[in-house]
Amino acid sequence: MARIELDLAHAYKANPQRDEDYALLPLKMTFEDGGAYALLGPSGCGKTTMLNIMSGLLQPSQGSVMFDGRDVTRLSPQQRNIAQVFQFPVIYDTMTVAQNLAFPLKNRKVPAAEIQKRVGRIAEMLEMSHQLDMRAAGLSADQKQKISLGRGLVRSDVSAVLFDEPLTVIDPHLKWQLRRKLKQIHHELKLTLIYVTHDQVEALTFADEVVVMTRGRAVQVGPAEALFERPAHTFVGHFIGSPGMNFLPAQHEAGKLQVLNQTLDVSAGRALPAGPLTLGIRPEYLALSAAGEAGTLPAQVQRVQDIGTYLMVTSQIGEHSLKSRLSPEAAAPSPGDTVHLQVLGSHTCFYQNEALVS
Ligand SMILES: Nc1ncnc2c1ncn2[C@@H]1O[C@H](COP(=O)(O)OP(=O)(O)OP(=O)(O)O)[C@@H](O)[C@H]1O
Repeated sequence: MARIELDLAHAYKANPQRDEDYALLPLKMTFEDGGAYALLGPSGCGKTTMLNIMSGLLQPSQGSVMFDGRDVTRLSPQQRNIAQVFQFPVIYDTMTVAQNLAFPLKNRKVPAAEIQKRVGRIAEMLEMSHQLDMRAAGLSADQKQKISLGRGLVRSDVSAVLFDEPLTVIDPHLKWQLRRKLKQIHHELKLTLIYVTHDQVEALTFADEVVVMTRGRAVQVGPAEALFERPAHTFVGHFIGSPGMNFLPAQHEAGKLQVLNQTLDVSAGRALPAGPLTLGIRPEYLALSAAGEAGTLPAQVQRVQDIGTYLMVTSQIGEHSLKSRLSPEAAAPSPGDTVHLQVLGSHTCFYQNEALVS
């Protein structure tokens, strides 16, 4: 296992000039030995580029990749000792499940007794023990991808195991099980795992630390709770959550916060910079309050949806639409009602130029 340090940038085109020319803008990042990480972001944000640079499938156009302090920038995936699992199964159809799982170990000349032990353990973890003697050709796409996962995890001596959207072909129910399984396997085997996905649920359930990416930048690295409670960048607030954070433009001067033509007192002890700000509050914390309370803004209810485990209330202030997630036991307003939205509170975040400032 290795501690992986990146200090690099990557452009696929020669002579990059503008930010848009880079698939990865200059970044410094460390993946700790034995950690479970996810690279999360929308299509085209640079996740696969970062993963391929770590594995050695791609060389960065600038900078370096270090494994345990050793410069591996110019080394191949084999020399880096990396295992990689792709979106689609990479297995040998003519071999049995056991032979497929054993293959990466045989290649490394691991003794037969050790191979048998390790294959048995991985098959047990992935609940494939009863299929060990079956030919891979006869198995479903789900089962074949499980073999691919097993091949990625079977060696104990790898620097890291990299997964590129490995559950895409998996049936939704099994997907949920496999995500939990991977997490469990991580706890048992203590491998360094790095997992690329555009699905926040997948990232947040699998990883201890999630790297949120947008437009070639890693805008926050943190555990699920930090991404939810204190998004460091408006993109994280918007991308994480269901639905994402509500945002309102605001202006602060000497303790007075101007929000959509209303003036609110900013509570003592909350240090805010002067000037234009963006106020961010998650639907889970946007309570409906009695009229006239401090830190509230009047709004018109547009829609009330019963989602089963919660109520989703959509309200409008001027041209801004805001969502509140209420408990199903809460007194539900009706469309057309005027409500008072508690926009100021301990969970409210403030942003300047997209970055969290308070
Ligand atoms: N081989 C390539 N040549 C030129 N540009 C590329 C190449 N591969 C990726 N890109 C560009 O680099 C940027 C980042 O792509 P990358 O595949 O890393 O993103 P991603 O987040 O993994 O997206 P996806 O989930 O769609 O794979 C995109 O603008 C993409 O078009």
